[in-house]
Amino acid sequence: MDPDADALERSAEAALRPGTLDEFVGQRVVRDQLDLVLKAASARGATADHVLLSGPPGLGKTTLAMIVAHEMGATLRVSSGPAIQHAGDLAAILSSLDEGDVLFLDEIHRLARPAEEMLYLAMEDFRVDVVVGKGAGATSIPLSLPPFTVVGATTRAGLLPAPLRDRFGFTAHLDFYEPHELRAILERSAGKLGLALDGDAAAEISGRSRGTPRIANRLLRRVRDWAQVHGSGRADLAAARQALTVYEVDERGLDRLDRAVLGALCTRFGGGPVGLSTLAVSVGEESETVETVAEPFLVREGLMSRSPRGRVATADAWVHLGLQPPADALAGETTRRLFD
Ligand SMILES: Nc1ncnc2c1ncn2[C@@H]1O[C@H](COP(=O)(O)OP(=O)(O)OP(=O)(O)O)[C@@H](O)[C@H]1O
Repeated sequence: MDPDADALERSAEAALRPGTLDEFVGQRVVRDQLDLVLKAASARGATADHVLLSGPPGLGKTTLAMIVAHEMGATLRVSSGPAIQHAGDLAAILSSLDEGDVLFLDEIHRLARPAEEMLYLAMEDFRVDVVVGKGAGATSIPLSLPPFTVVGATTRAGLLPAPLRDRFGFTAHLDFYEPHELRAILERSAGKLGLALDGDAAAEISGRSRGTPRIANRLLRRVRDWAQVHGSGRADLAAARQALTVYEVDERGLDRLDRAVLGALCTRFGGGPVGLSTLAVSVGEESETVETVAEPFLVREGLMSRSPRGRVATADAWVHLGLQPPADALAGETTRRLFD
């Protein structure tokens, strides 16, 4: 996405973000647990424990970080793994924190190793060792920090080294949302946008949103565009269907990238198994994008499976693409169903 379009998309998203835990729809277990962590810390007059949130993009990790700061009456400071290239960058952020601040570190699995090590110490002892000078004359000056809360977010919890993971007092994994939860999110968003949204249109959009609030809200805005330009301004079922066809989101919620991945898997690699990087190159995408954006959804939809030798298209994937599944895909499916 070009930077201007990206900024516009982000500001449209920000307008729809829930501001409190009560407004946050779904993820009931995580919400209840986090509520307890925050209320207990407030009752003790302490800063909250460090929080680690993992899960696919667009499920609400940034939103929850903002909510943690809001519920604690704290200032939110935002940075990310890729933005912190050197330990010095992190030292500058940490040494400017005030007591009780919430430091949101997005993509925390992408922190450079020296910064990661500095973060362990800061999270555990509220201290950083600032190294002054170079070589034999270098000295390390300990600098104590006021208590603060780190909220780390990652799409790939498995990449976090255990010592860093262990520093988080509360860890939670966000899962894809159920259709009725997405409908509730869409209804709330439509209210905020001043858009009349019919129940069957909300159901249609939620069914194509891949279990992801960010996608649901994005599709809702596209349906609003269609309704304003071609329809009556009301987001009814016809507007939803027409708009989603224009934006190439099919009835199961697969978008162009998903179909490209499945298409390559079936037509170029005979249904697999094929390695992630080969598959990603064949659709002109980064491996990480295929792995964190397309794959979790395709696996969850039963369209792709992962084997030790690589990614495999299920018989359902062939059928979805309008192709004849090969005999071994059908046999694999029968075996899988027998053992499921
Ligand atoms: N539980 C929810 N209830 C209502 N809206 C939600 C919820 N979760 C997410 N959203 C909406 O989805 C959008 C995306 O959420 P958010 O930016 O928090 O996702 P994320 O997990 O941080 O994604 P990324 O990893 O890509 O940064 C937000 O603008 C928000 O409006």
